[in-house]
Amino acid sequence: MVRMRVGKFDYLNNFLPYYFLNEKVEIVEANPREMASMLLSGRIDYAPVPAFFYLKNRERLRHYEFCVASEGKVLSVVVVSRKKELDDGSIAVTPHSLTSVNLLKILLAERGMKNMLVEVNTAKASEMLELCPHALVIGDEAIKARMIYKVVMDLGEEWYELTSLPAVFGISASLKETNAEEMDRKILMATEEGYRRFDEVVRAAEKAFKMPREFLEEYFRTLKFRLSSKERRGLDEFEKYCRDYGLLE
Ligand SMILES: C=C(O[C@@H]1C=C(C(=O)O)C=C[C@H]1O)C(=O)O
Repeated sequence: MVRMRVGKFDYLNNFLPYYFLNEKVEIVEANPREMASMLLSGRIDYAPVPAFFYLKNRERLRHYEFCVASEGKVLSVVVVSRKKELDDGSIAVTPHSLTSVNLLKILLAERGMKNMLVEVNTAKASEMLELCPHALVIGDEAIKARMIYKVVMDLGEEWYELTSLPAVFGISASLKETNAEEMDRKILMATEEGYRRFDEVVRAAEKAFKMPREFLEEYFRTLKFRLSSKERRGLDEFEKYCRDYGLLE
């Protein structure tokens, strides 16, 4: 049988769900934006991809239940700053993301803010903050940056304040013609195993990522990996806002 090619974000946020996945599959690591193009080109069969990318390419894709979401603060999708708060200065945006950039546009507009978003070709907070006073960062870079710079916006938290719903940043998907239900079920089962054997996973993550234990525990408890009815409503609401702001055209 041909082995399935499964994408995995090269971030801490995918560590727990894949830790106990002992399937014979080919794992391909990438950042969310790269993952999106690899899924469309057929380089991989199933992967978490940016929720915005799924919404934009709905007619070609099929989504599953494994996701990366948060209800309130997410900790790893943040605007960091050289300043004390988010003023009207420009915001450098990470090239690795599709969801958070569009979510940021919505959140700023809802606050009545008109900051210029600057697409830069580095995802490193220190370099981004040389170009603009504020920077939108995601994933492990965001986790590192939040320990050095001031966090002036957590996008999960801000979205929750606006809608009282979870923010879905990533969602698993395949091309329409592929059925990856079995794979999705296995990842969700591995995720459950990860929460049952939580200490083991945290200890392994401590070694692999050299991050403080307390943070790892908090982070893994913060993320939601299953698209339950609340997350579905969060995703639908995000789609509505994207349409209202003309982001999906
Ligand atoms: C929670 C995160 O969200 C990620 C952010 C994404 C985006 O902005 O496009 C896509 C997938 C998510 O896994 C993270 O970066 O840590």
